[in-house]
Amino acid sequence: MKIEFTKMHGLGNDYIYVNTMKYPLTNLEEKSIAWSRPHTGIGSDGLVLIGDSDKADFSMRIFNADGSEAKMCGNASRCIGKYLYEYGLTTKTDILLDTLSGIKELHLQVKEGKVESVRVDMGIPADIHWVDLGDAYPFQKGVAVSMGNPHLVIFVDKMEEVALAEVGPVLERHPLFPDRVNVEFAQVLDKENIRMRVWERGSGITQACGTGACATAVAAAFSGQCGSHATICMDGGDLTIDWAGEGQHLYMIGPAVKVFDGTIELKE
Ligand SMILES: N[C@@H](CCC[C@H](N)C(=O)O)C(=O)O
Repeated sequence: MKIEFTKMHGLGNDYIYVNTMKYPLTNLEEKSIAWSRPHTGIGSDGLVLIGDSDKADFSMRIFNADGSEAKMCGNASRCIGKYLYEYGLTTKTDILLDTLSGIKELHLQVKEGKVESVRVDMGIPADIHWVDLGDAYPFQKGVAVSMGNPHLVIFVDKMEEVALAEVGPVLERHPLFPDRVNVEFAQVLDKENIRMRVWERGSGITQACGTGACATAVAAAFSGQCGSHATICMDGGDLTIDWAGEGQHLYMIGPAVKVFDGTIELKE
């Protein structure tokens, strides 16, 4: 059987998207691992499933490249908005998306039939607190933030001094985070601009992380370094974040891009 998929990216954070209303899939962990591999698979940061929902307009499930399932993905939520609209699954520009971390509201900005950017109500950031990582670790302090999935934001003075590929996997498995954690290194450039690089749980270094950008803006505001509006500058590009403070909803705005459509043969 042949499965149709679409490769999409949000600022270089690339996933394989499958409409499971048309192609119900099984063995999802296995598929995410095999299809994400760059040389022998399609190559991606993971697999995203678009489905129906009895609580919202549509649903999203996200699997990292190591097969682990996450509860939320910021970049994929924007890409799903584009997919749904441009493949004619909806004519709505306000879409409710059911995720494992609750229902998120997408607002599509459409120009000449194409979705140019998507604003996502990412819900209320939770569990924001300083963490002491301990002397045995290359960085001693960070801010933990839940955006539905777990994040650890570490502020640094010079991004170029962070050996991300070395410290990322060590911090991802810090004992304070039994479910592992996404690790963001953040350099505050000024009150509204933050440079950020990410080591994603289950996928490693990626070009951008939507929930990671949200967590970074939250950690910067929480620690008094930024205000309610921030641009997060990642390797793959910029995301705009608006957050009025604790207990408030956070909004993320950014692009979504289709790379190509393809088919893959199922061997099971
Ligand atoms: N790239 C994503 C987050 C994907 C899931 C993450 N690696 C996790 O395991 O929590 C984003 O754009 O938010």
